[in-house]
Amino acid sequence: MSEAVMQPQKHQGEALRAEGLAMTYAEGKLRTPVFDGIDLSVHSGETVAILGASGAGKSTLLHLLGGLDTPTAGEVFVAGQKMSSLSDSARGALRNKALGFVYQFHHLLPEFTALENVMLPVLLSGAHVPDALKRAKVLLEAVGLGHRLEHKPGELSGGERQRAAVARALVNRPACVLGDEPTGNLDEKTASTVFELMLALNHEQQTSLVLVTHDRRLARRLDRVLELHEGKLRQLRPDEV
Ligand SMILES: Nc1ncnc2c1ncn2[C@@H]1O[C@H](COP(=O)(O)OP(=O)(O)OP(=O)(O)O)[C@@H](O)[C@H]1O
Repeated sequence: MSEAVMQPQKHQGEALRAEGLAMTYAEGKLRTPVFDGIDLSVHSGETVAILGASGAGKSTLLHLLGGLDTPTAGEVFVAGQKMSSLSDSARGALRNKALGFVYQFHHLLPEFTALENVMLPVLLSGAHVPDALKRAKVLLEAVGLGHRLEHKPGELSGGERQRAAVARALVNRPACVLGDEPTGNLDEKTASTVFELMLALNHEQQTSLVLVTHDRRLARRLDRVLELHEGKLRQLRPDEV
């Protein structure tokens, strides 16, 4: 186990932990081993970047951390709970409450307004409509979309859609946001605005962030930078980023 990557912080809570994580895709006779024996600990409020060449397994790792796929071996703990020990519905509920997801493409529901999209995770957590409404409005205002509450995704600009996705990811005050190239589809200036906003809101809420990115300039802004290379996760020194 790599001490550098685990970085135990006993005095602070742990948002996310992976132990001995392995993934091999198997389809028919085709087996694609991606990584084996990955350990990672992300403490509360910490921001971590994951770099790596195309095909290194970054999205695969993020999917496993988010409980969207099942590892071939190893365990993922989200807010202290072992994902594999939960039923499908309990895992879904934990994901909704404790994790936020932002992808390269916004994945907002096209039929719903920005406000409804951001309200949805709050409603799914069992909150009543007035509470969800209030919380979603606060978040949409925080991302600068207070004037676009009733717009559907198709009526928003690319940057606005990603800001709505950021609001949706943070609305339940999750322990950790998982971002897969969340600004990868935006022009440089818009990407920078969305990234800064995401970082500021994460800091404000003390939400951890695990960000997969190709952009070393963005990675440098985070607390730690890890690189996935040939199936291993290694922490980079500042002069290597
Ligand atoms: N469903 C699947 N079945 C088989 N192999 C897969 C599957 N999904 C991904 N792979 C393979 O696993 C490897 C890791 O893929 P992954 O998408 O995690 O890489 P990545 O580092 O996120 O790449 P990129 O930066 O290009 O998005 C790749 O070689 C890919 O071809």
